[in-house]
Amino acid sequence: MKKKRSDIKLLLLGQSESGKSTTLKNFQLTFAPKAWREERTSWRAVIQFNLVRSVNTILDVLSKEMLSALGGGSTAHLNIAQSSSRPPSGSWSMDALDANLDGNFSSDDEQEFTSSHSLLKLRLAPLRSVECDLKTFLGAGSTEVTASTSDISQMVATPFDIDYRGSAPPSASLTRRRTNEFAVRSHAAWKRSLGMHTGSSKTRPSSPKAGLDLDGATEVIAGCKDDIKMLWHDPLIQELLKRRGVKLGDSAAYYFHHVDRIANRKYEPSDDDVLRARLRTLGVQEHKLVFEHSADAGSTWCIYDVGGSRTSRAAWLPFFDDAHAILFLAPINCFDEQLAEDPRVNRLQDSMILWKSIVSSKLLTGCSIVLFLNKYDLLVKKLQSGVQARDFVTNYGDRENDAAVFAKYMRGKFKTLLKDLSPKPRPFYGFLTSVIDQQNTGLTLSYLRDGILREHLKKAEIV
Ligand SMILES: Nc1nc2c(ncn2[C@@H]2O[C@H](COP(=O)(O)OP(=O)(O)OP(=O)(O)O)[C@@H](O)[C@H]2O)c(=O)[nH]1
Ligand SMILES: [Mg+2]
Repeated sequence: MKKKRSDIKLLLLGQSESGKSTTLKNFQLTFAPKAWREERTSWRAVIQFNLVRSVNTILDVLSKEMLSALGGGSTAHLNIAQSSSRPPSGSWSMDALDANLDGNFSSDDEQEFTSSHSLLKLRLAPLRSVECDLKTFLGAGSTEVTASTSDISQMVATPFDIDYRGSAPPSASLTRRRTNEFAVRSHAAWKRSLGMHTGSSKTRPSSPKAGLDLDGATEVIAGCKDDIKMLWHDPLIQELLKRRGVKLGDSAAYYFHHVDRIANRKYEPSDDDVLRARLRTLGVQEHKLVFEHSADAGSTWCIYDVGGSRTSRAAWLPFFDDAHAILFLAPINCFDEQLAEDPRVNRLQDSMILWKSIVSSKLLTGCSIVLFLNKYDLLVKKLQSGVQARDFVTNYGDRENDAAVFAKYMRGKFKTLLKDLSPKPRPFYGFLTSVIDQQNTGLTLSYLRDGILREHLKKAEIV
């Protein structure tokens, strides 16, 4: 039994920003708290990067707005939409705004920005080079995928597709994807350069980035603390962000709220800070989770965390053969958003396409599948802000615009797909989650671990 318990292979699947890496962090926090504590400090640079990047995104929007108010911008520069509609997608809105929206400012859009805003911009200017330095330090995972940077020949809607709308030569693109994306760890390099262990058995040697002064970055950020607060709390700026439909990362508001603690020379990340940190996963990353609690002490699970964008999905396939369980994350709040890598595709619809392909796969017949309808906290906020689900989900009809009702409706949809499409009957395990909530997620994961173990032992005819 002990041997069987140590054999579990779990895949975390779902689109980009669905919360896979955050769920992995919860596994570590819940079952390997000692190792988690040892790693926590290494997330500081990521958190600082997330904060600084949000500040710079706001400064970009402000600059464009001020330039327009002066009448000094060309059409080419001022391609921000006039409407208050959301940008097509992606957490980092300037990319989306630049890439996807056009239109000029009208005089109605002009704001009463004053010299104090110009001064604020000047005082925060050093954060530009801090962002560049942190980006260099953290590597490619710090760059979000956008439609303009995505290579269409690498895109697939599901791991079983061989090309994207007929545009790629299948065999060549598949080979390339496998060689580029197989088991690469996005943050191994920066963790190692900070002397942290990575918990992975498939890391590549790499040299720490020379010449990067992380203490210098911390110093600059600490010096900008009051100005960051001023920027975030300025009502004109808040109104501008809303009017332009600027979407910062899911954790931006949280980090701004805690800026006194974060923009500090002695900053040490808390568990919640780390759960909120965003660093895109590249390829497929293998993590060995060694359980520390007495009942399971020493047993090991292999957890595979994958990059979720359509450019990464073909790399999942080689890991399906011997997987025991799949934890599929579908963010439930994104019914009105589009994929960053392909703004033609609705994010909720994309999750359903992926889900269908996973539950109907013959290759995965023997695999337990668990669904997390995630980001429930953000769904609550979105519906409370007045966004109408029925405007985006055509069959939602006259149901109440309420998070619990919407979640129940979506849960039913996913369940029906599993029941209808599974090659053999299999039970449906669906949970409503907000994986930034460590306490509740810990309870769910404990329940899940017991269930997966039981299924595994049953299949091995031990129970
Ligand atoms: N508020 C809230 N934020 C969440 C939740 N789940 C994840 N996030 C945040 O969403 C962001 C993206 O989460 P990740 O875990 O990096 O997403 P991922 O699925 O690993 O994305 P890729 O690596 O690009 O495939 C992070 O900043 C998380 O903190 C949630 O339930 N609620
Ligand atoms: Mg990830």
